[in-house]
Amino acid sequence: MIDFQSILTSINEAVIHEKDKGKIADYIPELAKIDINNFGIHLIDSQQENYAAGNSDEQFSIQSISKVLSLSMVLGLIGEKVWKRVDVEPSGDPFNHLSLLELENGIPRNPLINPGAIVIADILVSQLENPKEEFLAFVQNIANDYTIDYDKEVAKSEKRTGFMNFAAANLLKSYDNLNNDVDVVLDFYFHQCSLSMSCAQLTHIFYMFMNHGKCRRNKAYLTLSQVKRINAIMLTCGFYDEAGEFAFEVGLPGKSGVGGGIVALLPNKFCVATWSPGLNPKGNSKLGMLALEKLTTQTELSIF
Ligand SMILES: NC(=O)CC[C@H](N)C(=O)O
Repeated sequence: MIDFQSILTSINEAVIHEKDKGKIADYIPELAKIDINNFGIHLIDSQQENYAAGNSDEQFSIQSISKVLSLSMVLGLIGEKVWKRVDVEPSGDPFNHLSLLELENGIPRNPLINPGAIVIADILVSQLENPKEEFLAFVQNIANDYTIDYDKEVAKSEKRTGFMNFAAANLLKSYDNLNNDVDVVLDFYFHQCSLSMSCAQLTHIFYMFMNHGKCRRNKAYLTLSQVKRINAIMLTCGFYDEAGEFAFEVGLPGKSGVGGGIVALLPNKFCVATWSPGLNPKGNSKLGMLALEKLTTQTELSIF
């Protein structure tokens, strides 16, 4: 039996003493207010035992981690048709780059970079009567936690400074790959990214990706084939131009966000989330990556 609790406790001890904690994302002004010294880690295993260390119950902005959840909702609503509008190849580019979008005629490389997630947001806006309310309810239901909410200040803050996302949405529109108004789609997208969660709450949602699409109450949200595909996309595209490095160092499917969160999982075994707001130059949490590398090294568990 692996003693997850002592491993998490020792990882916490080791990483909080690191001098270089990375740099907080300040292009969304509201995120720049967070204390860089935060670190939390939470793990849930297949038996639903929970282990934690550090500030694992403090909420933060999940940002791009939400892209996995919007993709999951879209797959449930329109199924495989989604792949006509967005591809499944790693981009090898930063999350907000637009050059490939132009080269590839408005079909984003994958749903986990910004242009791809904006297409997914457009589909939700088309499919749902009250997109923000229904998406939030979808997330709350998976978690069985009705306290989860958007952080309206973060959404507003990003709306004021999200020039690259406005550029992406306009480019998509010019290629006929955005059906709704740019402002409406981005309002939804900025809210989706502003979801606030703790490491514990994140693992309680992402539990379903390690449990054949079924949440902690055993309700199925995704088919086996959909979970397989989403995990494959997380592995190949979950860390933008650092997906290779994450597979190399950590060896798990996962997803990061510029709020400093990372969630990762080993099918049938565990789901883990870390939070440390300092980012490395590729936009992934510096201490989060280090902590997860230590976890898979010390437990000798990875998909490889
Ligand atoms: N990598 C991220 O977490 C980016 C999400 C952020 N909302 C953006 O669109 O820029």
